Amino acid sequence: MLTVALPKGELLKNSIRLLQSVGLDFSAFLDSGNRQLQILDASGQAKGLLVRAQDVPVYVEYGQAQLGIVGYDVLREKQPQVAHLVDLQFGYCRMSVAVKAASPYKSPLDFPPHSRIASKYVNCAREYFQSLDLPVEIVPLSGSVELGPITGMSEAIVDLVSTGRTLRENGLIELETLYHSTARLIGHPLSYRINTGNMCELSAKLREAALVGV
Ligand SMILES: Nc1ncnc2c1ncn2[C@@H]1O[C@H](COP(=O)(O)OP(=O)(O)OP(=O)(O)O)[C@@H](O)[C@H]1O
Ligand SMILES: O=P(O)(O)OC[C@H]1O[C@H](OP(=O)(O)OP(=O)(O)O)[C@H](O)[C@@H]1O
Repeated sequence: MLTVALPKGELLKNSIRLLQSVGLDFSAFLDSGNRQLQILDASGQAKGLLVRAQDVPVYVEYGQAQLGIVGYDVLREKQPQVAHLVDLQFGYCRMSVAVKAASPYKSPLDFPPHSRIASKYVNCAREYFQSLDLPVEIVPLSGSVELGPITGMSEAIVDLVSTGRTLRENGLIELETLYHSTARLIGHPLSYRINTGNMCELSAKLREAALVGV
């Protein structure tokens, strides 16, 4: 049976809506009283796993799920060995460098060497500053990274921005965008080659549904 890893949080509703449009109903994951982490879809064709967004590629890489939905940002950060199948066209956000609005910096190139940069995305941050040939200290955090510059722990952050509200409400501004991100359908490469649970057809249907929009 086909297993799909679904991300808790920001991408869950649209992921469920998109899967529903191709006949897989995992809406029970949205029930407020639900604590089950593994369910069968309403038609009994497929199994859904409810996992943390960052863990979706882990289940797909190890083959416990043949398909998964995850942000491109997570794929950039973790570089898992999975097939990138479809850009699902939702979950738009961007990875940006931000500083306090009152800071003197107009560009990351203005940062003094060995500045501290707080981020949940340490690999993306490191790669970006290496591309500028600017030595910095990356400070790993797990969330609320905007507090880095506010408290004075770091000069800047590298973090996701969507509406920009979190930056605005914390007195920060974006200096530079590293890349844009959307939700992606990923697959276990070997399962895709042998078409486990008709995943190739499902992937094609999801590509069409994503173009129409959720
Ligand atoms: N504000 C946002 N607007 C739109 N998409 C977002 C936003 N924040 C994150 N995303 C996208 O949704 C994905 C999941 O984000 P979410 O905030 O639900 O989980 P997380 O913070 O990575 O995980 P966790 O809460 O388990 O640490 C991100 O990887 C990104 O692709
Ligand atoms: O531009 P906005 O629409 O305000 O969205 C951006 C915020 O959303 C994400 O945080 P999340 O809610 O995942 O919390 P976190 O700080 O725990 O990562 C991201 O890390 C920003 O803080």
